[in-house]
Amino acid sequence: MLLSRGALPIPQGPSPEIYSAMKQPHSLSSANPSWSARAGGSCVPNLAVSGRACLAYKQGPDLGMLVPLQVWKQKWQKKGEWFGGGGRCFDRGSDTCFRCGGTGHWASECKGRVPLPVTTSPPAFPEALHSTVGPFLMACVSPCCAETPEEVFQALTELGYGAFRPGQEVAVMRILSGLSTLVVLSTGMGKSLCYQLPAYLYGKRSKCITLVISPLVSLMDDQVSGLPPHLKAVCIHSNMSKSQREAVKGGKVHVLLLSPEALVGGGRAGSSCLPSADQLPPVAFACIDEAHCVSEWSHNFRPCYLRLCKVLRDRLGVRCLLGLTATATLATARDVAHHLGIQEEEGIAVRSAAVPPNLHLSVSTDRDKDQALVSLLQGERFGGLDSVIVYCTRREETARIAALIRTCLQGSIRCPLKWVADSYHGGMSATERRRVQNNFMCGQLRIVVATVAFGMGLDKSDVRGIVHYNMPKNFESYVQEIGRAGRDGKPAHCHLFLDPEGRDLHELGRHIYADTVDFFTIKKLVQKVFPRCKCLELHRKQQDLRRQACQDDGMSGQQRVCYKHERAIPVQQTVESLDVREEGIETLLCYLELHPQCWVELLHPTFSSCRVVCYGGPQQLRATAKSSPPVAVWLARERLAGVDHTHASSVEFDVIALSDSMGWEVLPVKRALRQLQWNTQLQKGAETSGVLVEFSDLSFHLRSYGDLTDQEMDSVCNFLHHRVTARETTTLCQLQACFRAFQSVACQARALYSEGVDEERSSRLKALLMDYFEKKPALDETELTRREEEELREWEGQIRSDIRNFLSIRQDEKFSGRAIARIFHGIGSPCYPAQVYGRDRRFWRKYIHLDFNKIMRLATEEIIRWK
Ligand SMILES: Nc1ncnc2c1ncn2[C@@H]1O[C@H](COP(=O)(O)OP(=O)(O)OP(=O)(O)O)[C@@H](O)[C@H]1O
Repeated sequence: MLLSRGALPIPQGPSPEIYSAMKQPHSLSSANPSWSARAGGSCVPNLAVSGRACLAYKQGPDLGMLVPLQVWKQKWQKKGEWFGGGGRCFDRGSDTCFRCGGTGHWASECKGRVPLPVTTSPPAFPEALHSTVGPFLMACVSPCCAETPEEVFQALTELGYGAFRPGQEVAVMRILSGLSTLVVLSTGMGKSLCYQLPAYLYGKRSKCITLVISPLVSLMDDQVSGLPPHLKAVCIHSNMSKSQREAVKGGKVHVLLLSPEALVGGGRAGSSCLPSADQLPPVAFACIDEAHCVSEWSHNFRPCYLRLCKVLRDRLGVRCLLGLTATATLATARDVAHHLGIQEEEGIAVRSAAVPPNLHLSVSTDRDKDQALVSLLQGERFGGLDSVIVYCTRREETARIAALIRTCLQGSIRCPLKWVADSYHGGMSATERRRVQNNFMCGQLRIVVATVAFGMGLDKSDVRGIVHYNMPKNFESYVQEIGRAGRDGKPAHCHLFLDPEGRDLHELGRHIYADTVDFFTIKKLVQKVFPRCKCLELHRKQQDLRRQACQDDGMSGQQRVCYKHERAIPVQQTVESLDVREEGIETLLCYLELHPQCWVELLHPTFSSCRVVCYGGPQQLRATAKSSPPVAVWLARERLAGVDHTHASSVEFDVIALSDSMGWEVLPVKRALRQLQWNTQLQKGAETSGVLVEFSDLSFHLRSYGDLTDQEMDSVCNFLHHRVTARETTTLCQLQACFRAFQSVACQARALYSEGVDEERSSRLKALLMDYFEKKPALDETELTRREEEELREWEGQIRSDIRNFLSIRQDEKFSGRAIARIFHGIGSPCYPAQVYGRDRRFWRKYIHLDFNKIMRLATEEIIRWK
């Protein structure tokens, strides 16, 4: 069942938010739980809320906005009024009590007709309040619940904790009040409790479920087993047992963990194992872990995340969203807050300093990094540390460096050699990875040399050191990675090796260019997404007829007449024809969906090609057509188009396009086609049907207009191109800024290893990080371009000659400027894989230090000349 807000009538009385909360069984937490529970006759009962934790809020009809009590408290204080724990009941913009019309009394003294909206045991509500104060609601706090209710603290104890850590209480209470919340807290500060406790309380009170969307599919089982014993949780995956499914449907679990792909259904991983919305118990709220991914400006952008909030709202009717992240700049946090539906006046609910104070940071520039690393690990500062993670960018390096450490640190510690250092990366088998992780967790392995794949979801509080062998791709990644040390609050050390020649910079730049899409490619995609339909033509004909029959109806020719068509764009074919990765295409489609004009509507990926084989020959195909309208329609159209299928015994067609053109829903059409296999009447005298129906070609599935004008098509292309280039420029500037900042605090290595940490430089780096996260960074694009221009001028002749050389060697193949630029940068792509093109070392990665776009321009010019 789709719960679309658009489908609901816009109410006159309560604000749309509250109205939809009352109407929709899955939106229990769209407003205060008590309200929705009572209004909808559903089952999440009231939880008392606290003034201290800034929970109560005002809901305005005009904006449907939520304003925390504290904001109002400040406003009242400005007016010389006291407002807060005492609990008064005021009407909007005046000192008048909305319950009785009086002024200046306590809520408990009020003799008004309308009961207080929020109390520990609420009276009948909100019908009475609605009828009295109409669309305007304001929650007040009664004296008895000025503090966080005892019930919440008791639940905290039941989960095994004595007290809240900073930020947790506010976040928990906001969620219990149904307020969407973003929590930005450093790693290890206890973000998980912000969803665990409300999920536990909601689940304890009634049959409902909390969704937790986590990107770490491989660690989900660990996450489930690491939850407090009172909290029942399961994670969604393909081999989920029947009893687990039943438990989810029956509301017997508090928490359901799933990946964004499992929810949104993006890509191949998007097998939707999630029971449909009408089979799920009411969703109390949804928690999005690593919420920075929701923002396209984040460092760790995943297309499925972009659509997450929309899908949660539209498909599951969830209104209360909790975002958890350890790293988000102010700009990213604002963007995420916007996605979560948090109003700007509320600010970011919980936000902590970027770098915990117990971490000591240092950076050095070393010509011989291997030697420097060994010296560091043997030196005074790191020599005595028990658990250390060394981060490298490339997988191949992890094994080499782990071996180097094992060899060089031989004899300096007493335990057997294999426990000194080991490598870890995403390419290793699951068993191997688990072995390394377990050894590290139980303290038997001292050093793990890993890619960033190691450490996500790792709950080891006594990691004492983090070493970056390569520069991280940006400050967010750096903070996330160093945040894995010293989670117990005791001192921990972090060191970064900065390549003096900026080689890391080039290596990381490659990853940015890997996702670059040029204008021409975008245009090809846009043409696939918005193929012309006949709606406009038919509409015009109709208008002409009408005009002839009577007068002009005055409708402008510019009006949109197409209501969007259902289309399928085969994934593999599109990846090959555009030479862009599946995720890249998915991202562009997401941009189109999130555009204010909602150019497309994305649906679950689907198999679009249907093949019907009749073993009984052409005669049987004709019989099949008689009992299957889609097959009949397709054959008839083929005949009209001049294609003869009289002697064919099988047909293959695009079932999505066919259903759309017939005005039928795809699902029943597919079901009916599948049923042909069991229709024994199709083969006389036989027990089987003799018909085989197969679906293939996994496709992006969407609804899009077919009547865009040429100008509109151009503006869609421009919009996409602008988004892609803006993202590329921002990421490149961030990378440069990151390099410069590290460079500014870097020191000569030697002194550092023997004398320990330089506190002054450590504080300077922390200040730079703080600035980055708290302020809008000034990204100097011009500086970047000027330097690159100069460098390129020096190399231009050489590059042109190499391009010509490359083209002459590979005369039989076709290349675009972008394909050549990728090869010269050492970036593999679907059509030009690294395994093939990386073998020719004369060209592969040769110009990694020069600007990608400029090489692309030179290559395009040379290709034109070559022709
Ligand atoms: N209020 C609390 N009192 C004591 N310990 C707590 C409290 N809250 C959380 N913890 C503990 O702190 C540790 C870190 O918590 P958690 O994993 O939730 O951190 P996190 O912020 O989610 O970290 P990460 O970003 O790495 O996922 C856990 O061992 C948890 O049990």
